Amino acid sequence: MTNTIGVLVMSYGTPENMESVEAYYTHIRRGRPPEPEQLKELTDRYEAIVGGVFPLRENTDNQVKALQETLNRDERGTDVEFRCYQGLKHAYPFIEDGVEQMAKDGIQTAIGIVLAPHFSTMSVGSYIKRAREKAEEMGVHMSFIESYHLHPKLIQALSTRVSAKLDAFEEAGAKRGDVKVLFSAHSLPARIVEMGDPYPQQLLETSEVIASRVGITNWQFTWQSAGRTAEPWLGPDILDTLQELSREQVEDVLVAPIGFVSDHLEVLYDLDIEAKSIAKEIDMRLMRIDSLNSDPLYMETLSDVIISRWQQGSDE
Ligand SMILES: CC1=C(CCC(=O)O)c2cc3nc(cc4[nH]c(cc5[nH]c(cc1n2)c(C)c5CCC(=O)O)c(CCC(=O)O)c4C)C(CCC(=O)O)=C3C
Ligand SMILES: [Fe+2]
Repeated sequence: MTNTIGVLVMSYGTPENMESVEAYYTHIRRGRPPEPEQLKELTDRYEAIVGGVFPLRENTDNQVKALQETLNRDERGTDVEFRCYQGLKHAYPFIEDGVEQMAKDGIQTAIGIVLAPHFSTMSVGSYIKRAREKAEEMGVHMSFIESYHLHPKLIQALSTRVSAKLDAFEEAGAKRGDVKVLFSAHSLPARIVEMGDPYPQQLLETSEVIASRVGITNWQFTWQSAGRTAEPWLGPDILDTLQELSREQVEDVLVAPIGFVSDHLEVLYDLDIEAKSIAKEIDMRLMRIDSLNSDPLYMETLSDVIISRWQQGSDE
């Protein structure tokens, strides 16, 4: 008999349409509805990225489908079948819905993974906490992948993208070594540092390994997309970094948003619209690497870590 293993694929989540932006934002704000001007600001950002299309949802659906196919191809010859379920932090189906669906389908053993390679207690940690609580309630035996930021296939996929865009700079007349490579990720409240959170260190590790693999020394790490709250967030922010680089006469900048795995608001708005308009003002040539989306190497990264976790579990 085939043994079905559940895979809970967790991610931030995006609204389904323009009408659900308010409910989504309210959920992010822990139930406090946004002020009208805050809501307008977020709605405008969504409108700006090609007229009300919500790319993250479609991209995430495709990633989950591709992951399920990759898992069932890669586990070769065993009598196990992997079945993927989505669990979103701020939209339907919520993390709890995904776990509940697994239980309803009779799944007893499951592995949870987040579509973000780096661990922070405030991001991945909170997804895992919610899934674990629901799994305990439903009697599903679950284990979790916390990070996979140095997986060789992930590094390969990202390095190839950096290299390809450096080629594009060269074709456009720039000298390869003159291009400043900016690795970036979503900022978090600065207090995570005192909490000993591994997030900043893991991001630096990914950056260093890619830089050494591609053979670049002209790079730095910067944060992006900080929240609009009163407390301090990790910096420097990419918009300030661009201004600083301009003062240093840097003309060519390649952004590699290594903390994100697909095209969504932070990439399509914060980088492609906001950062690019600043770059234009200061006469800087700015490009960004393509997002991973359903790149087979990314799917294999996820599949590899899930299958090894499952093998460890079945040896116990
Ligand atoms: C670490 C991290 C990641 C990366 C890891 C991961 O992927 O998990 C991430 C990804 C994403 N964040 C997203 C969207 C938003 N995040 C917000 C607000 C916040 N993000 C935070 C953290 C993160 N966020 C935090 C601490 C806040 C403050 C409120 C809170 O404590 O939660 C807000 C509110 C308005 C604003 O502040 O801009 C929005 C709209 C979307 C989907 C976009 C789309 O729909 O395409 C994605 C992929
Ligand atoms: Fe966010």
